[in-house]
Amino acid sequence: MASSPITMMKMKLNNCSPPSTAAAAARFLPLLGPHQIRFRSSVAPLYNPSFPRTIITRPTFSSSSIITAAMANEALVKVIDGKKVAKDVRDEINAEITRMKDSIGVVPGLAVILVGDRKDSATYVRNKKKACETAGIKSYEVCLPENSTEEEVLKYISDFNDDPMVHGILVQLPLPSHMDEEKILHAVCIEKDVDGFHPLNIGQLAMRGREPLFIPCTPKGCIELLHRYNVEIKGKKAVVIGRSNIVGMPAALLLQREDATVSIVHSRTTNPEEITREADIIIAAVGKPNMVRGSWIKPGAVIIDVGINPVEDATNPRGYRLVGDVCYEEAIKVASAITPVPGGVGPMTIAMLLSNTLLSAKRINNFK
Ligand SMILES: NC(=O)C1=CN([C@@H]2O[C@H](COP(=O)(O)OP(=O)(O)OC[C@H]3O[C@@H](n4cnc5c(N)ncnc54)[C@H](OP(=O)(O)O)[C@@H]3O)[C@@H](O)[C@H]2O)C=CC1
Ligand SMILES: Nc1nc(=O)c2c([nH]1)NC[C@@H]1CN(c3ccc(C(=O)N[C@@H](CCC(=O)O)C(=O)O)cc3)C=[N+]21
Repeated sequence: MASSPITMMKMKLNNCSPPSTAAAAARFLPLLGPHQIRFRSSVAPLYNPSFPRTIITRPTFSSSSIITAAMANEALVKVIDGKKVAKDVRDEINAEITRMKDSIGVVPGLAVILVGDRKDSATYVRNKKKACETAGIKSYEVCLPENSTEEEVLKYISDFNDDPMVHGILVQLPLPSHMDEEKILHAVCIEKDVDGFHPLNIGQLAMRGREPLFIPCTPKGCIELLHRYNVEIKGKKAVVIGRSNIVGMPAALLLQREDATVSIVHSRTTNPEEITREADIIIAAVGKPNMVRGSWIKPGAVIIDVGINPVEDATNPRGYRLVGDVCYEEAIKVASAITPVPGGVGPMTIAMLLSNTLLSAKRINNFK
């Protein structure tokens, strides 16, 4: 059936994938413009890094070019390069691991437990293993069939809890539905909970004057990106969309710890667009492809898109491509900075897992 003009228009409006040319034009450009959020002149990043330097190249337009306001903003948007920052972080971790190995002979160890045969989980676990190898972390992997029992998983956790070579334990989520996720996450000893999912860790994250042993990797990665791109958080209005235990809720707690004023939008929020439009900083962690449209975004806002959603794409060899929760194509016309999907928060999650594993090995061995 031939598409009617209306259907075609709808298709166009909903095509929110990052257009490669726009993304390339936007990349590495300085943040200017009247609406942008102020960027800090100095930052306190986690790993004593050399900050990513922004290459300041102004776009050159011929005098005959017609530049609309939207196009001009698009050219000034900074794409937050999670892949590059994650690589910098991994290099810093690698140097620290070498220093620790050389001085006390300890190599950090990370154990990953995967239950079932979800393809996406298998991919993440493979990526984590690769990242561990390059960073100099020893990885221990257990893959159990979907029909394993809770007791089997608990037994592996207990063995890893007692193993002095293992400094971090990660149970890949989601677990099969017949398992009690809370019981299993609770079984990981808090000193090795590099995911930061243990209720005690979350409780400490929520309390003033307390410090959690580990900060959950994805929210920690989001904040690290804001720091390394000098985005001022203190005093800003932040909106987190999503309130899951592993992303939305800890992300909101972290932003609050950084002195932002935080609102949380969830599935029962009646006016999500209105609330989100107030925000200087948006963290979207929903799992709904392209949900956040351009009209939801205040001009100059900074957007961290956590969503990883596979959408069908026959032109892609995998048969699908990944898109975020934010309609990228529209957002780059309004925002001052944005993370792409892929290449934004995802690589940072893995880098922060390595960081937490190193932190754990240092703490257990009292290595400064
Ligand atoms: N980049 C990375 O490293 C990672 C990416 N992800 C991705 O992030 C996304 C979120 O993951 P996760 O937090 O685990 O997902 P969950 O499904 O656990 O949580 C989704 C949250 O979004 C809220 N929500 C659902 N629909 C709406 C809506 N229409 N409007 C507003 N809020 C809504 C839910 O609200 P309610 O609480 O009311 O149900 C819930 O709090 C996914 O795409 C996931 O793949 C996840 C982990 C790591
Ligand atoms: N215990 C536990 N801890 C987790 O941290 C955890 C989990 N379970 N279950 C699933 C989610 C999801 N998650 C991702 C990690 C990396 C990418 C990542 O590297 N993504 C790449 C793309 C990868 C691709 O192309 O498939 C990117 O965004 O550039 C994505 C998602 C961790 N999670």
